[in-house]
Amino acid sequence: VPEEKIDMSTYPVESIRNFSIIAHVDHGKSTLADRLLEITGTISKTDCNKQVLDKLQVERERGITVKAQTASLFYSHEGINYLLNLIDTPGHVDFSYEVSRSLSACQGVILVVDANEGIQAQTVANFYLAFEAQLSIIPVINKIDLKNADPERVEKQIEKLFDIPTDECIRISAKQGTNVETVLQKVIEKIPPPRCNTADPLKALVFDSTFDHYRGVIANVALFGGEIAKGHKIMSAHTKKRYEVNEVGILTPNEQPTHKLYAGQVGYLIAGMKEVTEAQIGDTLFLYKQPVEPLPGFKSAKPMVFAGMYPVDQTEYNNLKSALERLTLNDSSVTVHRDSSLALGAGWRLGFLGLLHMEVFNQRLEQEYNMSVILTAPTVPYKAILSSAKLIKEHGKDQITIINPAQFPDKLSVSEYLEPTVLGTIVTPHEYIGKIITLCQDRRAVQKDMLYIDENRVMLKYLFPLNEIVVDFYDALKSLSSGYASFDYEDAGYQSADLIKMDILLNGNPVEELATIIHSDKAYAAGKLLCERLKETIPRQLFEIAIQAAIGKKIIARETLKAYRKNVVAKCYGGDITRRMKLLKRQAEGKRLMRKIGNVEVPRDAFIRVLKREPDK
Ligand SMILES: Nc1nc2c(ncn2[C@@H]2O[C@H](COP(=O)(O)OP(=O)(O)OP(=O)(O)O)[C@@H](O)[C@H]2O)c(=O)[nH]1
Repeated sequence: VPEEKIDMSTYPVESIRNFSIIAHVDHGKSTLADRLLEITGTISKTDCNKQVLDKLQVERERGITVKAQTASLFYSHEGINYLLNLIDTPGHVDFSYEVSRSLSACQGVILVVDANEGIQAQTVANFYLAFEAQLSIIPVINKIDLKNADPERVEKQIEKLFDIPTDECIRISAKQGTNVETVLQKVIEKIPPPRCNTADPLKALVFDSTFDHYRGVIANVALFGGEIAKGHKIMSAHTKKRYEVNEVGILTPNEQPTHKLYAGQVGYLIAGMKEVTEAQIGDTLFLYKQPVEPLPGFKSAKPMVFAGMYPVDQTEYNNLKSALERLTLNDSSVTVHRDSSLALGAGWRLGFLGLLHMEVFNQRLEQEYNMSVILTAPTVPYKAILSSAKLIKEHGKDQITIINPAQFPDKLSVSEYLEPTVLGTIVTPHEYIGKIITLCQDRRAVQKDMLYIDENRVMLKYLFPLNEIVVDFYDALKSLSSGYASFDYEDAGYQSADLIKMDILLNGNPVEELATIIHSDKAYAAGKLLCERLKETIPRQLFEIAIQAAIGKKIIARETLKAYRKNVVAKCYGGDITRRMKLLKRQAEGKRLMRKIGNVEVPRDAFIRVLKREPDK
């Protein structure tokens, strides 16, 4: 802890700007953020190019920003010292919830568009999030250093789609630093300071929170009024719990303690919150005995994809439980319900914003908490309108949500099944339109709009059943457009659908994690494909394995995995003793990643590989 704490009172509201950078994936948001940090001296040049705002290991590996991070920058311009709070936002479709959450603490955004790729699906989605929140928008065209950069074309697209005059766009190269200073000046000029007053009572919005093993919950706060310091007694509007503040400070982007935080400022607060539920995102904190009207808060994240999670070994249940609790504190958009299954034991049913979100979460469990888990096939939240009086009584209502295929009610007791839909936006060069339309029709989608955003670029809007896009739509779209088409989607309610439950059997034993709810038109093709892929994914064993897809008692597809030839097995066990020991050891290690279904051993990650159509990876 540095002795000299920054005196935040020297930054009155008029000198503060709170903003985010929004962009389509890879358009250069993190690079621009790093450059802004560098120009303002927040980080040294040597730290740059490491994308300091992307803190988590998985984010670095995948090159996507998952968790919004915040940094305060100090910048002097024309004799005035400014405090610029940069609130980072994640860039992937799965995380648009985090984007809108970050925006609530801002008065403006920098909208970054790649000079080469132009407007993409997420550019459109992110623009509207900012526009609806009535934020000032600073359009920036990045990567002008690239050989094929065509900033003029992109400026015209921005004018056509967003009604922003072409001369308002700032052409930059975040990589080389060209014109980045101009961006900072525009932030000061165009984005209004927050409208609030230090003389008012304390009103602090919790817009994010992280969990630290030693210090407990660290809440990121934006002050909409008043001031806060160590020793202040505060209360949560949501839980009505009382706390004493232990520490306040700013994020640079690491925590740097300050004496106080004042109205309009953004920083962190530690106040002895220990429980996951105490730092509710969207909550308002105020001084004890000085209650204020709470801020509107946030719509809670709506999970779009559900999957079961179970410890590979039931003795690991408690460890997994505490890892889940910690991780969900860092990612409150994951919902957790206890669940259990005959085959898999005690576990949970988790809700995620999308499949990438689910994978990232799983990867973090493995990397940060050293947990290995069984994940079931993802399912979207279906609904059923019940007709059976018995079931209606049992549930206390006639409409239920099904997030677990094991609980799929039989057709005889249901008057209608419903499936969730999304409105998808696709932006593509026009030569791929034909293939994309075919793909969309194949996914039961209905076209809603088609618009040329320039001579050779098209924006398409389709209404999709959600289950048709969660697993591999994005990959399919990317591959048939050589990577040029982009995609984003938003929730669009429910529609009636003819659904059935399909089971997968290995030598007659159902594989619980592969049971799926599926549209009846697609069952035969999907069953066949799943069996074929499983055949490629499951290693051969000492006996023959029947891989079957079934609807109820009816088998709709079958593949047979032949047994090992005897002499191959014999060969493995020949040789000297050390080699033999090595093989046995490797076998034991491999076993830990296997799961037994009846007498068949299946790699734990087989299902996700099967569903993602990459059996060889
Ligand atoms: N040539 C060139 N490359 C750039 C420029 N800005 C960013 N890049 C590169 O573009 C790629 C993506 O940049 P990022 O900053 O990671 O993009 P991002 O928008 O933060 O991506 P997400 O975090 O995934 O949303 C990286 O390889 C950068 O080096 C630029 O001005 N010129």
